[in-house]
Amino acid sequence: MEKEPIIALDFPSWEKTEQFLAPFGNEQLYVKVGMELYLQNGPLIIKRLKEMNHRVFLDLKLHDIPNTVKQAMKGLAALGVDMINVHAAGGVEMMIAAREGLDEGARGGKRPVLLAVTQLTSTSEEGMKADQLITVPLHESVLHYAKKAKESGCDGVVCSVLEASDIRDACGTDFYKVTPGIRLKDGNADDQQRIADPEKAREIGSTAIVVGRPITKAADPVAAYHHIKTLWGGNVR
Ligand SMILES: O=C(O)c1cc(=O)[nH]c(=O)n1[C@@H]1O[C@H](COP(=O)(O)O)[C@@H](O)[C@H]1O
Repeated sequence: MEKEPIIALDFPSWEKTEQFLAPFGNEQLYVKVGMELYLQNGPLIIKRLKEMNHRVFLDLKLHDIPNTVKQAMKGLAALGVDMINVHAAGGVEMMIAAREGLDEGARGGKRPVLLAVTQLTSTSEEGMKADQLITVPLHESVLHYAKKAKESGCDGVVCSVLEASDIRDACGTDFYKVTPGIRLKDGNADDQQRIADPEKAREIGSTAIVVGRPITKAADPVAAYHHIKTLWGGNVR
């Protein structure tokens, strides 16, 4: 289990990211770089975050033909990121190719943890049915993707807290369940559909929580981070 909540650095530039990180001083963080920030000048941003000794989850949710994903992963593994993801909907062959690319690109014997995104936490059951024509319950779709991810050599999945315990039962305790869609009890859901608070994530056995706006948009982001870290259980582990 990761003691640090993973902070989603959803910012439009390195300058804004630096401004956000400055009040944390020398505290070692686990941060997530997604497409908003990475698509500006990504490799440089990863380099800077690693120089600051932060752990980095590179969230690009790759979804393409197997060879393209394999070659992309080979290059991304060489950046030295700690965790990375693909969309499980890309299929078993694509996930196997992603793993091969990471194995080939890893530097110093350290391969990034590979996750597969199941159903986005912004997806509701009705939305999934209407947009993807998937007619099984959402829970079943998430579980199916988790089993396929495991079979393909992924280390775990991105899912909501609501599915994490069934995934643990089906795929084992060591299989990562990284859960975004985290909101405080009095928080605004924003565009998220399947949400839970940090205590619930701890009780249910998430491996890590990903938190963006409840920290980045807070009046005092450092205080919000430490509050969420405490609720998540960082003090008692
Ligand atoms: O892969 C992800 O990180 C991810 C998957 C998912 O299903 N839902 C999800 O919200 N995310 C990411 O997690 C972060 C959540 O941010 P907030 O909703 O602001 O807490 C965003 O950066 C999303 O891109």
